Amino acid sequence: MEKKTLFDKIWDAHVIKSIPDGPDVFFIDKHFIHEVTSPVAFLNLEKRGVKVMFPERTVATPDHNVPTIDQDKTIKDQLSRMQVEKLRQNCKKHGIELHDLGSDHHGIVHVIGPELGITQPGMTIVCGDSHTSTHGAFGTIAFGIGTSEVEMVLATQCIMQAKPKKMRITVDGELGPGVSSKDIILYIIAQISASGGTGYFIEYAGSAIRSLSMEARMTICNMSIEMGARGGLIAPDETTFAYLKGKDFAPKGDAWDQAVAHWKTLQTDDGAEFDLEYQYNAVDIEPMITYGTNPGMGVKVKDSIPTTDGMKESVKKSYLKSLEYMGFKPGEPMKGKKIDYVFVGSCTNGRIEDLRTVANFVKGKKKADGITAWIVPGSREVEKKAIEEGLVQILEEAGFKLRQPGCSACLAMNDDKIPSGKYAVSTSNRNFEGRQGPGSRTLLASPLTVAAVAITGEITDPRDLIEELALEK
Ligand SMILES: CC(C)[C@H](C(=O)O)[C@@H](O)C(=O)O
Ligand code: SF4
Repeated sequence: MEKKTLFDKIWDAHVIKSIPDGPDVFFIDKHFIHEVTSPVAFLNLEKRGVKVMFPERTVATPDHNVPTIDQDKTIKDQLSRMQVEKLRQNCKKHGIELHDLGSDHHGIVHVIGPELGITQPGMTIVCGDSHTSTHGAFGTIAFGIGTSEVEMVLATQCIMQAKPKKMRITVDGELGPGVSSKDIILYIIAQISASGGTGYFIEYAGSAIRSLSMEARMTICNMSIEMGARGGLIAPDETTFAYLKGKDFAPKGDAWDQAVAHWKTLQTDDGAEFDLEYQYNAVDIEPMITYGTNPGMGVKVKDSIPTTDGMKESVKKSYLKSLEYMGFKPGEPMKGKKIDYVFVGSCTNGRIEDLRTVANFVKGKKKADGITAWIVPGSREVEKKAIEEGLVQILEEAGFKLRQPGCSACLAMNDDKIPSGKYAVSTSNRNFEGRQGPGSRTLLASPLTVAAVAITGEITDPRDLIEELALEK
């Protein structure tokens, strides 16, 4: 029998028609929409007099533009207000479920999908948003699409897709203390570069990946896109089933048992072939941080910024330009650099486990004087749990400001912007020029590293503080 990868199995089950030498017509199980990339798609449907084919397969939430304070009031910014308003009108008109601002299930689209159990193994999922790859953590083929494809999916529940190449990244071994899944993915991107995954769909495998919680797996799949890949996925297992059991939209009773029996078949067959494979050892991975303007420019927190020794002239120019934007020089150590802001949030690391990590670390301590510390839960559910578990109180006592759910300073399409020239250590996924506000400087790191930076006010290896604290005891 033909050996298939997990990706092949899901892909093949969703191809409606193969066009010789062309793309496949590919069926989409779930379509998430948000306020930024859907308005034009709906407008075009209307112009063509076309209806949404399966409104029940579409789920909407406003997340990018929304303010993160006073969400019960009218949105002040005109463009944001109009986009959110349009989303409401479009959902109402076409019978699409909307998790609106202020409702119990509101949040970042890639946080609420899994948390409600809408995201399930074996599905195909798209959204007009590149970080749709997050849902791959459940063993789904999930990827971002453009606005014209959003229109296509609304109208037909299908898109035309050429099958990407397949890559497997295996990480074996046990992670050291203070090392998290964010460090794994920052490490991988630093190894293979921000374009190393271009043209591929990645399966993550190995004992280090298997040992991760669903939330940690989502962080990894989320950032697949930051190495140019179409998406990333992880085979479902007992951790996946336990996470989904009892969730609002997960199957119940007999349907649950049948679903799990099917989900268990969603594994790459032994001997199935990939176009490219990488293997890493968990013991080589340590807390990571970026120093440049793409997510591949990352080093271990304890290390220095790479020098230009041996660098090709063509590469050197853009490398130095990137460092200049950041106000850094080649060869400087990362540790000890002064930081102005910390941001805990986004679809990469704005889930409850991330807030728990930060709260545990800062408990009984105070943030450094020069630091502005923002915590933005990824969803209302995360916010609610954080309050119930007492995390919010701990964080506020440490001097953090809690804001309401949304994309917030991850991309500054809203009021949450890092001022020009200021440094932010952020749990989000992108560090491009101006990403967190015009002139802002972003350093990507794990929630634990961000917590350590909040306390010291400078770049800090969280393990140094853990050691210090252990000594004090
Ligand atoms: C606004 C949206 C289209 C964009 C994306 O596709 O990823 C955003 O979510 C981002 O993270 O940059
Ligand atoms: S949190 Fe950031 S990365 Fe995620 S969808 Fe929003 S803007 Fe994009």
